[in-house]
Amino acid sequence: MAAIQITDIKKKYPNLQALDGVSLSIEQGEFFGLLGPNGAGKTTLISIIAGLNRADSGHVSVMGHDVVTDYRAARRQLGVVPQELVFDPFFTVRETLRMQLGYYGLKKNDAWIDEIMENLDLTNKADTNMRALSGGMKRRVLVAQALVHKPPVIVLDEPTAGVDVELRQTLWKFIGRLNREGHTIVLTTHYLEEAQALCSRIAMLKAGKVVALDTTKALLEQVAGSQLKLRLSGAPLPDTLRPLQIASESSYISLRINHSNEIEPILATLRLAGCCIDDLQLEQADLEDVFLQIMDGGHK
Ligand SMILES: Nc1ncnc2c1ncn2[C@@H]1O[C@H](COP(=O)(O)OP(=O)(O)OP(=O)(O)O)[C@@H](O)[C@H]1O
Repeated sequence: MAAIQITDIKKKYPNLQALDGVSLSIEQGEFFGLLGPNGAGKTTLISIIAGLNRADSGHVSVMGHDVVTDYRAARRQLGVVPQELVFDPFFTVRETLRMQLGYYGLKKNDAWIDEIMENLDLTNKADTNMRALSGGMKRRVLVAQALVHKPPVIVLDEPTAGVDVELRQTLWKFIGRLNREGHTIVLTTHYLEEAQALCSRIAMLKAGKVVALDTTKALLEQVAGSQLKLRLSGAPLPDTLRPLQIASESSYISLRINHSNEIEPILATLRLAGCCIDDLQLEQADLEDVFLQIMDGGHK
């Protein structure tokens, strides 16, 4: 059974086809990335998964429960950290978390609430009113709220947008632990470095369609090679190497290489031409290169 099964979802807003036939199967225990530019449809898809928005057609199930016909059971399996900071300002952090448990009809579990607060560095804010928290602290509470009923599937919609380095690290450490313990994690983020480091598999959405779906490793392999950046003196870049040149920025020349065994012949050619290498850097292609290639590509 998939953690989240999405089958041919379509959603149209008055003037826009926000989702245009999205199908995805997210397996249990995966750390899955849902990426795409602004307006690609990520939040719309998440709100359909969470039962907050209705698709025009298609089906979504969470741990085997249809999000429409079996809404309550599906919702119990899911913890969603929304993008927007929405709270009741009159409750403290602890009260907010206790109420969330009540919402799922679950008994008070202060030990688990304490553990979540501890892991998100919220312990000393437990009795502070929500309205008195900073934006970053409110975001921690949103994460805590999503976890309070111990859902097997956790969906985070841009959880690190505008938060400081410390919270990112705290958050990823905790989410990483939950993933190792078997929770399925689905993440949307515009920080591609984060997605590359954390996600084992990635789907890219563009204009409501899935335009890439593969393991992070396979996506990285599909982008052509790496860049060899050189700062030269003594002689200009020999003509035979010019076809490899992709850019020069200030004093550096960048050459595209597909395999590390191409480096030595390049260095030999430079030596023969009388070039001195003042500096040399090798930059691996990263998820940002893949993302830009796919988004600029012929997908409509
Ligand atoms: N309630 C709505 N009514 C009309 N259009 C909407 C509504 N909600 C979203 N849209 C539009 O649907 C498209 C998809 O929006 P969505 O928020 O799902 O994208 P996203 O991929 O999450 O973007 P971002 O990265 O900016 O959060 C956008 O063009 C958005 O303007």
